[in-house]
Amino acid sequence: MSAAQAAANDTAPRLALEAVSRAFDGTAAVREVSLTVEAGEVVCLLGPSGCGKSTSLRIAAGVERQDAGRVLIDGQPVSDDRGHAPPEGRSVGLMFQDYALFPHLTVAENVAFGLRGRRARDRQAVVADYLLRVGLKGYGEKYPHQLSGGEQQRVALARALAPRPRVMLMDEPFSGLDTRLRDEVREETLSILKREGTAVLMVTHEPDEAMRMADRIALMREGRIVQVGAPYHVYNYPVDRKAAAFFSDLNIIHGVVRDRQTDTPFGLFLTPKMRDQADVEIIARPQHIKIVEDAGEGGTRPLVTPADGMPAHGRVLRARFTGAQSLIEVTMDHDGSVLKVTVPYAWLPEPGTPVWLSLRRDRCFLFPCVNQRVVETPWAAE
Ligand SMILES: Nc1ncnc2c1ncn2[C@@H]1O[C@H](COP(=O)(O)OP(=O)(O)OP(=O)(O)O)[C@@H](O)[C@H]1O
Repeated sequence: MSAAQAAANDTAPRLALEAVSRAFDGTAAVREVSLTVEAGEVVCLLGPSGCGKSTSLRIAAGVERQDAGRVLIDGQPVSDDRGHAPPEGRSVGLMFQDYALFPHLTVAENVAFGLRGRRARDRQAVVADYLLRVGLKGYGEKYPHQLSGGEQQRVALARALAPRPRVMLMDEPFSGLDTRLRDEVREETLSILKREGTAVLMVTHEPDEAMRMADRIALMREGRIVQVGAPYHVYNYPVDRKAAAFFSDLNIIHGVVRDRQTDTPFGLFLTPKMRDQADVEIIARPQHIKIVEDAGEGGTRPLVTPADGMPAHGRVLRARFTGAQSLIEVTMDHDGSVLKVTVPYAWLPEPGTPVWLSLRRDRCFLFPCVNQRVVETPWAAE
């Protein structure tokens, strides 16, 4: 390797996909996907079923070959139109749903699998070290069927990490575990990966999982990456309604632009960049709508403030307690639409209870109306 190449390696991302595309039978599965993952970083590819997440990951792994674009590890092409290194020639660790442990091999033999070619004594030392790191010291002679699901997952992690891969590629690695165990194994895995400083690209279709695990989330739709950013950023600054809808239920309030403003039952919104007469969607997540009971005659109506705009009146349709929060559905007086509100405590007002709702304006998203049509069930993610 030349000095210039070595210098490039120091600054290059651990993994880079450059304008990678792949079609199956003439149908595009991945379209010009570009993405980087740095050492010590966890990037989650998130998106609905069939959007091309797994295909992108398999291309990064070398299990699949792209039709166009390049894959680079440490700045060096491992797949482009001139050549294609197989997975074992890329220094990648794989944890895929279908990469189960070998049932006829012991735990130690499973972990040693990726260390073939090394001296037996080295291999034993590395296996013992990685079983210790994943909290399975003393499990080496057991067989996979003697372990719990979580323990098996940790063996799979040790097997993937033992060869010290530059990049770890994980496809829904926790999906086989039940919910409680999944949380535990996920946290453990994350702390081990962070300690190792591996670059991690992980596929998931669960927003919660991506929010918990990722340093950056790459949101995919129909083969493309539509948004990349820190979880906070992607959640709070979605590029469009579908991106917003991926993370929670949504409430959509419609308005029409007049004189650079949009008038709604919740007050005026400034919409300086939208053309006159344009239909606008004002989108609020359920936790970003404030709700107070209307105390009736003599009670006080919530104040109109710059932060919350104007309160609008409605009646409780139903309320449910879901553990960490209460979900209250409210039928609005002005148009009969139903808005969903959550509060982080137990509150179950009777159906028919009069309430005032106001929007946390700093948390609302404004977008031009999708296809210029009214959405009947705005919370249903399309
Ligand atoms: N080997 C293949 N042959 C034909 N079509 C394929 C193949 N692999 C993937 N596809 C198609 O490519 C598209 C993207 O699939 P991919 O598995 O990458 O999506 P995904 O986002 O990972 O979905 P899921 O979350 O359901 O696994 C889908 O329409 C899928 O049917």
